Amino acid sequence: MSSLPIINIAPWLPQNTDNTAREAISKALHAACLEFGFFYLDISEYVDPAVADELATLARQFFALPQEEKDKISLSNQDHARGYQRLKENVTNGKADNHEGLDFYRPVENPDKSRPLWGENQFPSIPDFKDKYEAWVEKMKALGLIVMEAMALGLGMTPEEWLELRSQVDDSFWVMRAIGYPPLPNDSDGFSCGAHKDYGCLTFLYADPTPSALQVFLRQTGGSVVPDAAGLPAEQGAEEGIWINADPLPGCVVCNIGEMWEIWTNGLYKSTLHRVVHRSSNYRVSVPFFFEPNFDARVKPLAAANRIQGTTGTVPDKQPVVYGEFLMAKVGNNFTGGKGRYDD
Ligand SMILES: N=C(N)NCCCC[C@H](N)C(=O)O
Ligand SMILES: O=C(O)CCC(=O)C(=O)O
Ligand SMILES: [Fe+2]
Repeated sequence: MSSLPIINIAPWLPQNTDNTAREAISKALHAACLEFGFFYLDISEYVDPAVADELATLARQFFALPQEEKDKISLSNQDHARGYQRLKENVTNGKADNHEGLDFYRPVENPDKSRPLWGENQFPSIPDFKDKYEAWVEKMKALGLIVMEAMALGLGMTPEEWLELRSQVDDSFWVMRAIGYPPLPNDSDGFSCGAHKDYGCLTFLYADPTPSALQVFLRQTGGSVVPDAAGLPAEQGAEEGIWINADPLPGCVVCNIGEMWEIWTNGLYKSTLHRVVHRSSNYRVSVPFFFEPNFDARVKPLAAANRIQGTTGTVPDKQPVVYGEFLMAKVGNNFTGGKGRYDD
């Protein structure tokens, strides 16, 4: 059970040009971002669901390999961001996450593995893996721009304002992950992935059908207070709410907005906390794609958001950030032995 809205992106696909239908979708996106920061995006007219299933199957094949095979493409060979991460090598809120993962980032022109985030991607030598993942990246990058444009209209941006926003995301420093989740041990008080917000613009999550794993925090008075066992920073912990499951729906990806949208909208849209608690007996696989701003994008509150909030100055302006710098600080804290790995 989940009350998250389902939004079909079909009217915004290039072959469809019905402006009334587009406006309705933009309105729905605006409402979903105001209320939840999370929604299901029906992409069944955009990609064949079998293609996403294949990615999960390939990830499952990789995670089933012997440990020493997987370690051959360890992130420690590269820039400590691109590559394979062992079970519990990821850290959230200072606690080891009960998952293993494989991360790919937008390739860079002059790779230098001694420079944070600036190394090269490492692909498993499983037939088709690289081709299928690269094809998905192209599809999701294009989807990112489509959804961003639809959201711009939902925020009441003018065409000129959209072009300016577009110039901040048209060379996305995207991240593609494959995540493998063994069941949490019964006696574990840990998380498969601890509570966090995503960093950038839009996450498109494809996950295998395992229910009751991904949970989304809905702000609600009378609910429990975060932090619970998550040990969240106090500024995130002041809110009451409930955790609801966001189980996969056929033909849909789970979509959520990252922290850059919080800055662009000056807090009007909240990037929502979510976590993974996987206690069923199967090995779960998920494949999130993170559509992010350009590495050098300077992200600051948009005029359109201030028009909605009123320019009374009652809401303090969020501080602008350069996305790449923001990302670097986050990734530097994501791995064991990594506190401030990238600081110096
Ligand atoms: N690019 C993204 N969003 N990656 C997933 C982040 C998972 C949480 C992370 N360990 C943290 O502590 O932030
Ligand atoms: O595996 C999932 O369902 C969610 C993973 C996630 O939140 C993330 O990688 O940022
Ligand atoms: Fe996430």
